[in-house]
Amino acid sequence: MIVDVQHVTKSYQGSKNILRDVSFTVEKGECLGLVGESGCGKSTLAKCLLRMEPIDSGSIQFNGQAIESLSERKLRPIRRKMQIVFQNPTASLNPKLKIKDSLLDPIEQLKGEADLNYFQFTSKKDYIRQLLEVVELPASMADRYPHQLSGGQRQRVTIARAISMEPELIVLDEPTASLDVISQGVVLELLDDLRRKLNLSYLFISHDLAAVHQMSQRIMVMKDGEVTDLFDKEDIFSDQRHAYTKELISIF
Ligand SMILES: Nc1ncnc2c1ncn2[C@@H]1O[C@H](COP(=O)(O)OP(=O)(O)OP(=O)(O)O)[C@@H](O)[C@H]1O
Repeated sequence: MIVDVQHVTKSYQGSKNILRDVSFTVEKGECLGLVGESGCGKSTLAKCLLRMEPIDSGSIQFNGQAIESLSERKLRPIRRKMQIVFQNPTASLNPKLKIKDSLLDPIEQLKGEADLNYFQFTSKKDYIRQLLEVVELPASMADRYPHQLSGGQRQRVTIARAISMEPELIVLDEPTASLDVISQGVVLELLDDLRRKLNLSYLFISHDLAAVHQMSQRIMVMKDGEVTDLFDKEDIFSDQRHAYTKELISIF
């Protein structure tokens, strides 16, 4: 088990509870899909998981270590192991930086503390070539700026950057929502491939139940800040599904 979330409650200042007694796990190498209507708390959950937002009560363990009250200093090595890929790759990349500089940013911030196994390289150039190769982009992209890439290519760059520190968990928050249907399929296949190759764990958030079904081994459904259903993907059409899950399936 890589992530263990137990009884998490979260509200924003002055708001009602956005997350209500949320519990689930993410297993090593697994993609856990997360679906639910707009505003049900999916992104809030992602932010709490990555300690970008504090929680009110409950616990979140990453590799057996409780992270909800760790100091920033103790959290640092853990942060490196958890990455997030957002919906909009244009907003995630600095327009003034060449692709190679965006890709080097995480490792340079660590100032030699990176502990990499999969990527073995002798120079920055070699590292960038490998990062681009793993997301199936030509090495020539390194010297381009984000605006000189297509949306799908830009999202591959943000994925390359997310895996550059060899994380164990990646939260994918609607990673293909801004892409056309063909690029969506290609990027999802790439992500699935990377999960197997690097033994990554994903929390894959999407409105697209078909994409979640394609990518995930288990699926979690949220409604109004609560987990209403959590099941193996083979059981999606089982009679035991929650009425709300059935409703989501019926509109697909
Ligand atoms: N920083 C914030 N301060 C106050 N309220 C917030 C904040 N961020 C989110 N919310 C509220 O929390 C609720 C859940 O939002 P969240 O973004 O987690 O939902 P979501 O399920 O990810 O939605 P979507 O699918 O539309 O992205 C919403 O009612 C939203 O208005």
